[in-house]
Amino acid sequence: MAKILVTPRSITSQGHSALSALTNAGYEIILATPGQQPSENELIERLPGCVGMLAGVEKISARALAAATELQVISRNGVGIDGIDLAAAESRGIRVCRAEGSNARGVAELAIGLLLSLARAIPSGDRAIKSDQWERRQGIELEGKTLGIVGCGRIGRLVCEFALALDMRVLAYDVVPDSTYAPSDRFSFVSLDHLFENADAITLHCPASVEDEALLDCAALSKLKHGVFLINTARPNLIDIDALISKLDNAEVRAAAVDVFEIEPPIGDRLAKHPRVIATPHIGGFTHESIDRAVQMAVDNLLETLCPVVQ
Ligand SMILES: NC(=O)C1=CN([C@@H]2O[C@H](COP(=O)(O)OP(=O)(O)OC[C@H]3O[C@@H](n4cnc5c(N)ncnc54)[C@H](O)[C@@H]3O)[C@@H](O)[C@H]2O)C=CC1
Ligand SMILES: O=C(O)C(=O)COP(=O)(O)O
Repeated sequence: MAKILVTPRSITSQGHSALSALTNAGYEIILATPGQQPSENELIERLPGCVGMLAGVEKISARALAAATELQVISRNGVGIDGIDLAAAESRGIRVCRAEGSNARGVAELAIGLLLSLARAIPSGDRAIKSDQWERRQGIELEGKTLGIVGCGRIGRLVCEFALALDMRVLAYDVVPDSTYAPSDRFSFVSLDHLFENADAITLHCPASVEDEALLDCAALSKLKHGVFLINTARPNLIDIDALISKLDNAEVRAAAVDVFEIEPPIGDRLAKHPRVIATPHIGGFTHESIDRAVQMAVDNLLETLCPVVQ
């Protein structure tokens, strides 16, 4: 029976309703160790004999792909494909597809939740009360403040709508700005430098760059407004983490919220533990609704590429 490896850490049993379409089409589901990202060794062990892979955010290296001699398609149950060695996949004729837009609402709602949490110091207020402290940190209101959105795609546009509904101004930067997108006279596409210099809060919604240079390196972080808020629900390597920590130490960056880490879980991670940082465990797309949409789309994409074994 042709096999499909299912690795997303959000799928902890074969009982997910969308997966039954794979068994109904005649495929055997091989479930990787539940709840975590599979290692390269686990992929090398499980990929041989698989024609398809329903993949999460794990690294899929050229070495793992070399073991996947029958693999025809890697279907992401999400958006980011920065973990996949795309050149190796292409050279082996393996198609890579994404569940585009499936988790945009989940991430956009989290980004706005984090923005409000930063502006009103909600997590630290809760922590203080739980340890019998009465710590009233004076917050700021978002009305009239400027949100900088880097990457104005599916997630960035939803964040933009929410920010406009909060009466914010929005400056957006995108490598391919869509000139037809003009949701309000409080919105404009600008250069990256203009965004860096003028935003009161910045939220990242672009893919990780293929080159290793961080988008927010030390020089870029030095251009930001003093006391800016920074939100990263995109990918960790978009920011030079050491440079960010020193900007947080001297409050040049007033506070940051981070959902994504180089190593997950980020045990002992200096950024996650920083007192000016709100850290969440990569939950941007981890809602019931987003996961259902993402798995359904990923299964549909898989079956579209592979011919069903049984009709
Ligand atoms: N925390 C989480 O759970 C999740 C995180 N993500 C991350 O969010 C990213 C964005 O997702 P979507 O909005 O769905 O993708 P999308 O493909 O709809 O939009 C990405 C946008 O970024 C633009 N872009 C590409 N490179 C850029 C750069 N260097 N600078 C500025 N803009 C650039 C593209 O032109 C596009 O408009 C994903 O690549 C992924 O890394 C996505 C889903 C869940
Ligand atoms: O879709 C993406 O790019 C994500 O980062 C989602 O990650 P997850 O599949 O929830 O572990």
